[in-house]
Amino acid sequence: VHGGQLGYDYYKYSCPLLEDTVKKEMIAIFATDISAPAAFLRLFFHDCQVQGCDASILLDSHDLTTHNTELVSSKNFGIRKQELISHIKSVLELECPGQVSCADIIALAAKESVLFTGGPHITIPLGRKDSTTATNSKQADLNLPSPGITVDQLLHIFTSKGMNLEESVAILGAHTLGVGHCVNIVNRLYNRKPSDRMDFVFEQMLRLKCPTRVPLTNLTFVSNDLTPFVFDNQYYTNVLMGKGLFGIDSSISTDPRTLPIVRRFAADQNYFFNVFSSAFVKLSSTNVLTQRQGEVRRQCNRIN
Ligand code: HEM
Ligand SMILES: [Ca+2]
Ligand SMILES: [Ca+2]
Repeated sequence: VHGGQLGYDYYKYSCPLLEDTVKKEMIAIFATDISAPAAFLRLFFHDCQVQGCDASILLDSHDLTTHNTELVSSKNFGIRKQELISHIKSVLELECPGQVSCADIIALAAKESVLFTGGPHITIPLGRKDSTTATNSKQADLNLPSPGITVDQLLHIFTSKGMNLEESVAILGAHTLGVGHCVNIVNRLYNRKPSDRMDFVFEQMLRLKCPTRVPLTNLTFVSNDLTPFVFDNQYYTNVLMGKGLFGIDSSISTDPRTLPIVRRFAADQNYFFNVFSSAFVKLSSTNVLTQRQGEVRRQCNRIN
């Protein structure tokens, strides 16, 4: 389903102050936790990647015997702050009861996260509906990418959402924010492929942080780039220096299709911001439920 039914004025009458309210709530959240923007940006991607941007990621288990939800998938390791989407929803239920979908709140939280941390101001169309069906960890396992995917796989994921080559490289620039945990690093670190470029000092640092092939705890993490709280083009500079954290971050610096784009984004932050913005709109509006295809949930963690 393409986002043709979404609109830039969707809540003009039904919830005119929506974007201000979300912004206000987000600023309060960010004031107490500077790592929250990264969490919201990743939450948005992981929602859209499994069954579309439909807030399926927020659903509690509907099956009491298995407790199987999307979030159970190991690919969703590190996903956090879902409860704050529910909090914003409860604020909006007082302001405009029954109007605003949880899927739109996730998308708005993500774009505020980009803006708040110094990234571009992105305008996204609204009107996504929430899913009336839950998914499970198997769906998440299948649809969420592993840190070591190839450039071909990366391009497949994003060109299928209507992105061009540049946009597909730009959307990965979301890794300018946040962190990765050892579980997602050790495979690359202890099975080095000859083609995999990694700065020597960076590699020693990673080995100190993640000293064993099987992480002893789930606690240790490493920044995605040098400035993990700032949405800037530092990610591309890091990648060019052989300091990309995940396999895919490194791969875009060696593939002849993507390397020139990485170079351009590293040299021209404005250009990166522009391409990221159009990529973000495509990510947010592909595979959405509109009108009567879904519902506006009353509570984000359960189907009405
Ligand atoms: C398609 C290729 C992608 C792969 C393979 C990938 C993989 C990963 C992995 C393994 C982590 C670390 C999770 C952890 O260990 O805690 C991560 C973090 C993150 N990813 Fe991606 N990602 C991809 C694309 C994206 C996209 C498109 C976005 C957003 C638009 C995104 C946003 C983030 C953010 C913000 C974090 C940091 C989260 C935090 O600090 O809580 N990623 N990603
Ligand atoms: Ca979803
Ligand atoms: Ca950064």
